[in-house]
Amino acid sequence: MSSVFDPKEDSVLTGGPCSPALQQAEQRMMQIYLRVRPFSKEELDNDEDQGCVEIDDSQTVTLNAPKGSATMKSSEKGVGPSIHRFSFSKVFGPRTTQAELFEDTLKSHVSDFLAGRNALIFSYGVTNAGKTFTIQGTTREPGILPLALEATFDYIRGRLYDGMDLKPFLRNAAQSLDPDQVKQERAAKAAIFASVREDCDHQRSSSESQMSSDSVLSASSSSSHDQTVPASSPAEESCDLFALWVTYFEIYNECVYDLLQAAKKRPSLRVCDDGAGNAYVKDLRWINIQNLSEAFKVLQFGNKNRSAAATKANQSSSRSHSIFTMKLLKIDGQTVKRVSEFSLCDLAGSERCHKAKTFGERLKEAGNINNSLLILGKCITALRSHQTADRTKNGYVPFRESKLTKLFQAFFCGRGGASMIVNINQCASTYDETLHVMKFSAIAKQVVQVIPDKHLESLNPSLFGRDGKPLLRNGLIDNKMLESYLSEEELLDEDEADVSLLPQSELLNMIENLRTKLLAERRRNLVQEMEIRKEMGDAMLQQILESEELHNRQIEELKENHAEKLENTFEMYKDAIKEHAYQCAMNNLEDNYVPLDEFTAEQKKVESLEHKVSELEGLLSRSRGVPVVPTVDRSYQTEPSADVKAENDRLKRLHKEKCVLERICEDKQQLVLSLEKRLAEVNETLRDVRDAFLEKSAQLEDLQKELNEQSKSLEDVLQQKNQEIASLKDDVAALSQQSPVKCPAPPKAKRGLLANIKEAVSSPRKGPISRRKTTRTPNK
Ligand SMILES: Nc1ncnc2c1ncn2[C@@H]1O[C@H](COP(=O)(O)OP(=O)(O)OP(=O)(O)O)[C@@H](O)[C@H]1O
Repeated sequence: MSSVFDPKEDSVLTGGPCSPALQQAEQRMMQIYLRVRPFSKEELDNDEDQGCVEIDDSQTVTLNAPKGSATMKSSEKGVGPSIHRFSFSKVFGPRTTQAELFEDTLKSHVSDFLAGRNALIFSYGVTNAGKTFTIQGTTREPGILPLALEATFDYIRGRLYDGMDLKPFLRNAAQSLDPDQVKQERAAKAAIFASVREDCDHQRSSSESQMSSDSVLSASSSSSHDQTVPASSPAEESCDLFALWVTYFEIYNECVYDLLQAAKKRPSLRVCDDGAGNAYVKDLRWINIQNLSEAFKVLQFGNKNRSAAATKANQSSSRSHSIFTMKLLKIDGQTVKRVSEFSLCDLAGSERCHKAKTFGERLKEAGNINNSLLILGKCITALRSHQTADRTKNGYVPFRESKLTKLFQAFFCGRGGASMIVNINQCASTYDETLHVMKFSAIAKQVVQVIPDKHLESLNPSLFGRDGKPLLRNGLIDNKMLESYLSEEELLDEDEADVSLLPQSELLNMIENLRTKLLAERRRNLVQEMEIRKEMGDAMLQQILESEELHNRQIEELKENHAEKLENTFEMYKDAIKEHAYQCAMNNLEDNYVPLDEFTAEQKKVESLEHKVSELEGLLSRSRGVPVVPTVDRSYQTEPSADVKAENDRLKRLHKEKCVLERICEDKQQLVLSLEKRLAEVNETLRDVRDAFLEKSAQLEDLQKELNEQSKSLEDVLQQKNQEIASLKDDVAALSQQSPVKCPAPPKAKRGLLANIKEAVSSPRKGPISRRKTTRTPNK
């Protein structure tokens, strides 16, 4: 079965009713290019080449579902075709060079951009399909972005406006900067370049994929694409100058981040409306570029900040949508005559979670990526159905449901030409996702873009002050006037107009209308959100079921494999045992083998010898007078002989003895074990006692030391006291010699004290009893 998606067959798409104004405008289908990337070596090794992608001609490609793909399974159940054919504006095969791609896809857009029209190029495809390679390329093969920059500088060479005082403003206006603001611009630019220089110093000779400005510069200047730039008009050559400003930002997890912000934690930026229906990113950093080298440095700086992570499918997968925008200001003196914009968007890879092995943070990213791509798809489908005769569906295009589509809206609504480069790989394992991408692009191809045949001057935002005067002079926003008429919030907030001049009744009406609209909008959003959630839930459930089925199948296969292996091993062992038994039997047979005739001859010999023995025994007994015992044919004897019996008895006895000995041995062993245990316990106790002893002796030593010190100090005190007493004695003796008569009798208490002292000196160890005796002496 096969199906064909060819917009040419759909007659409605080529035209359709349109207003007279639009009839003057250029109507064209959105250009959709297909690029098929070559297989990598690993993919060829992994048998990914199964002829899934066939390029029929320069515009058509056929996809053949490989075995095992969901498409093939559905086709086998009769649900859908297994072959799909798609047509594109142009198909580029695996051997297409970057320069060739640029020539055939971007040439016209660059010309438009230089001539003052806006352009948007975006790359779309599954992860690892070659989107980043197409947009950015490598140092040896620069992509369409470096080539577009080169073409732009070729065009404006020699006509660069070197002042930095005219800068893009809002979506498509310009503003004049004062000297302080110019200084700030220069400082921001210098900071970026300094950072890039540092990086270059660190990675002077790093891998090819890292884009260094110098190497890209040399590569792009050596790339052999034709001169793409349009010849300048004579008027432009005479006096017009050009200023080129660039910006680089990413949309990651539905947040906009400036890739040219040097800060480590970049703030999320707001998407606002410029008052003329154009969405733009507020507070985005614009850098004025004077040459190609500077442009590459900015690109390099931004790439360093871009969110990338390794998924199972791609080692450095871009996890965000990145948008590089150039704005060209055409300047005459100090007047900006026009502003044109050229954006290149590298979309994050669409992917299925289980295939890309995404979990946690990566799963959230995948959800956001898939959601914004889903909304992009919805917008394109809605645009397409709005443009066809299918008017049963409402005309609502959900641009505002994702940041990406909000920013793209202007292009889809005719404010510039948009083209999509669809990137695919040819791998069998990603066939189903690739098919999804192709179906999406088939719808996108049918979108008609209506591009007004007007110059951009007339598309500038219509900003008017309260007095009705325009805020634009010579294409420039007059900042002072702007400040006096509108507050920043009024100017920047989405969907807000200047209503302050309206009478109160109208304002109330307006509020009521807005309330109704808001409620309706909320209801519709809720329904849409539920639809999206349901879609995503269904998709996830489907994925879970698929993976469960796959796992079950794998488990079954594993079980079968193991059972088979087990059976084989079992059989192998059985054979080996049989073989071994047979060998043993054969060996025994060989050892014990006696030929039959030899055996019978031997038996006969034995019989004759036995016969002889019995005859001799008969003779012997007869000669002794003992009655002859009739000979017994031993060959028929069944009773065991006496020797055998004795031997058996001996064996039994020995066995009994052995048993007894074994029992004794066991008992002894038990005893030894218990003794060993006791010994261990005793050792343990001994160790404890020894430790305790050591501790006690240490304490004893300390006490001894303390005692020694105390007795020493006591001796010192005693000695001191003795000396004092001796000197006191001397004093007493001297006094008694000097006046033996006059000297009054010492009071009783003093005599007692002296006697005490004397007693203490004469017998210091006698203690209180001896002291009591001495105290009594004076009373006698
Ligand atoms: N035309 C091509 N020729 C040679 N190699 C290519 C081509 N296109 C892509 N490649 C290589 O394929 C790999 C994947 O490409 P790339 O990183 O551009 O994929 P992607 O679609 O941007 O993936 P993601 O969405 O995950 O970022 C890279 O190693 C790249 O060099």
